[in-house]
Amino acid sequence: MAQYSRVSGTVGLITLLNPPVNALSAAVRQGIVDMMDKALSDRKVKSVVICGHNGKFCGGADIREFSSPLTGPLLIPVIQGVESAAKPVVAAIEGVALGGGLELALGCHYRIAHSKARLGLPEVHLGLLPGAGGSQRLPRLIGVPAALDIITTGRHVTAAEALKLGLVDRVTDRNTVDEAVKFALSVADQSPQSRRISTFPCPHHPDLDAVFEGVMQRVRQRARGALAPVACVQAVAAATLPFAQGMERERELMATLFTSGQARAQQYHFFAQRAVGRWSMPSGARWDKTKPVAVHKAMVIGLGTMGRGISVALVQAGVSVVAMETNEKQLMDAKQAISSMLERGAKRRGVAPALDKIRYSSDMQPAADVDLVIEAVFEDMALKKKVFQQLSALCKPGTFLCSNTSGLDVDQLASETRTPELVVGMHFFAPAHVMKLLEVVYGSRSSPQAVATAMELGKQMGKVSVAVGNCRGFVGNRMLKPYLEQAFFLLEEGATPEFVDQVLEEFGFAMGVFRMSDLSGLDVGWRVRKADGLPDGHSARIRQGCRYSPLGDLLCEQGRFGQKTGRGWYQYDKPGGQVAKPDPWLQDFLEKFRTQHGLVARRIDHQEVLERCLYALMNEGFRILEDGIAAGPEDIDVIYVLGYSWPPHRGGPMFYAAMVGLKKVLERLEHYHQEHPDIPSLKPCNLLRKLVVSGSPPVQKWREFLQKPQSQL
Ligand SMILES: CC(C)(COP(=O)(O)OP(=O)(O)OC[C@H]1O[C@@H](n2cnc3c(N)ncnc32)[C@H](O)[C@@H]1OP(=O)(O)O)[C@@H](O)C(=O)NCCC(=O)NCCSC(=O)CC(=O)CCCCCCCCCCCCC(=O)O
Ligand SMILES: NC(=O)C1=CN([C@@H]2O[C@H](COP(=O)(O)OP(=O)(O)OC[C@H]3O[C@@H](n4cnc5c(N)ncnc54)[C@H](O)[C@@H]3O)[C@@H](O)[C@H]2O)C=CC1
Repeated sequence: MAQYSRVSGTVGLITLLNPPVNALSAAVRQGIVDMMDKALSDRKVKSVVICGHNGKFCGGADIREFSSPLTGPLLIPVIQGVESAAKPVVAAIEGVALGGGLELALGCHYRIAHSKARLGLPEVHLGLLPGAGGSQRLPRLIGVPAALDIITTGRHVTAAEALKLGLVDRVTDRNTVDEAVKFALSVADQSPQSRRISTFPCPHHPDLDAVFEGVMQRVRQRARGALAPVACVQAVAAATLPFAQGMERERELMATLFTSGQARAQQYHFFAQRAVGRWSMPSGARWDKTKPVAVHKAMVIGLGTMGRGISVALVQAGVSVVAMETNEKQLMDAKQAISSMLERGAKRRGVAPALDKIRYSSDMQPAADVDLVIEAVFEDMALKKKVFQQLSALCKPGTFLCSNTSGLDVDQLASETRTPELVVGMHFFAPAHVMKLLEVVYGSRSSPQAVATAMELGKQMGKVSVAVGNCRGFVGNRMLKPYLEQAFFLLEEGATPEFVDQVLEEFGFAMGVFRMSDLSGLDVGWRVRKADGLPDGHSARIRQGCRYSPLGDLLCEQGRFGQKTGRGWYQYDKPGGQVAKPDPWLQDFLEKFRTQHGLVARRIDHQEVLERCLYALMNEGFRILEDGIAAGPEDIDVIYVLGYSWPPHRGGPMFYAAMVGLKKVLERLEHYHQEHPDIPSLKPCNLLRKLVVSGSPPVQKWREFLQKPQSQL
């Protein structure tokens, strides 16, 4: 709803009231209509201010309403009503003006923003476009190039940038509503006619066609099949038409997006990201009952790929860091790399690099004086155990001990310490200062406070933290295993890395499985597999009674570790090169391999690649839910979208399974398992069967079929 009062004698003050972000629900839209009527019919009122309750202007349309039939007045006429008012209307923007919130502000005749306010049109992240006139008013106000940037990226703009762009008229450090009221008094006698953005012509640009063409090309490349970014460009292009025609085009494009599965997927992802913050543990401990401990000083051990990124992420979050490394050359290189990452990051954010927040050490001693340690040494259990023993002896009481292991047993590490309750996994994703995901792994003895502290520290670093149980590979890497396996089997059966990657990239992954493996390094998985014991000789294609593909191991034996060695599943122009080219050597190698093992290459189509790779991955997701390692499908989906480049417009693997239809997924898995009975990951999981028998409930209802999360080792 909205509240109304008259202030300073002649200013009608309308306050949007819908905590926590004053989203434009039906009641709020109706409130705006009613309160505008009140202000306009009150003869004492000469001008109007619209603000939001509790220091937040407006977070946009109420996204929860999108899943049911729209009620109440539509936002477009509400904003038109504000713009066409005969009395000047001023938006007092504090906190955020996002989506429909900014569109409402654009309907006002003036905009005053607090210096800390953020403005933006993030609809593209919800699979939509700014469909309440935003795609038409913004380019008229700030020009096509700037509007295209804001609308297609959905990024938030600071008040200072908004002022520069002409998006707001004034920025203040004082009480924004008071300033807006003063401003409203000063323009009370002026006609708002010349301030109605819908009447502005679209600003001239010398080469608009080239601008649209360039942006469209970029957007299509980045969209990975998402419809919204392309529709955003098309909508802004319509701003060059008369306003009414542009609005009609905006409506048409919005109507297509609004009912699309992509919009549903992206809106699901929005709420899923928030749902994972409400974690719980098998003991019943919960996010809202457990207070995290503030981390002021942390130590990072091992300054390779991950340790460097983790150190940067901590420093940028305001934490003092001791970065420790035993290898002298690595330490020197890390110092340089971390400094330049901090400098680049600071430059991007327009602040000074916090180089004084980090110091370096070649020994463990400084661990005695930190609140939390993150270990990031090689993925080697014996080595990690030794590090945890040392830490346990050195650290002051209460220090949290975390491991960045990709999938080793957190309980085993905890058992090396005197304080197993303070041990958790903090599994970052490379590059650790960029990727938004953090898996927080609780062991059987981790305390709720340790989990809460790691989750909160993740948030402080700008990550979405997901609490998961302890098992081999946790959630993300455990699901990756059957996905990779299927890709290898497909090569054995006749596919090429290029074809498999092309299918997965057309689906929307940023990189196909083989390009991704080349980037991460084939040796990483090889080491883990070797530690587990590799089959050899005649049994090379069988491991523990099941089908096994030794292709990855054979490549590593040839020194083909991927990009880093210039050869992997592809060839590169040099070690460290990034442009993947098909390698005739590999073709030859695959043919020889097939001959050696009596395999006959067959034609494999697009559908088989997608189904075998993705359904095997999803099937493991169901197992993870069944085992209670993830608390719900949202957790898995957030992990896959933020950590493994699953396309956001497909919601995540579990959401996608529901979209495809659980019955179909089950049938196809049954079919493939019949064809390949020696591949257990294709055997449909019981939970999937149970859900199908229960009528394939929507993903939001799956939790009702799950046990409590638990550790499984
Ligand atoms: C605002 C934030 C930046 C705040 O962040 P933070 O403080 O970190 O808090 P959060 O944890 O994120 O959020 C707190 C809490 O609030 C919930 N929430 C936040 N925003 C919204 C929202 N907009 N709606 C609902 N709920 C919201 C959030 O979920 C949390 O609650 P919890 O889940 O219970 O924990 C941050 O929250 C943020 O970024 N929010 C989203 C901002 C955003 O994306 N806004 C854009 C919304 S979409 C929009 O505005 C589009 C429009 O306005 C278009 C309207 C046009 C409608 C026209 C329909 C036409 C249909 C066409 C059919 C035509 C048919 C025909 O013609 O034929
Ligand atoms: N590389 C990746 O993409 C990811 C790796 N991880 C995990 O992070 C950990 C580290 O991986 P990377 O950074 O890739 O390895 P890396 O090989 O790049 O770096 C490891 C570093 O640890 C140092 N080190 C070894 N023993 C040490 C000790 N006792 N004390 C201090 N330093 C020591 C090494 O000298 C090396 O610099 C592993 O557990 C890995 O599984 C997790 C997520 C992603």
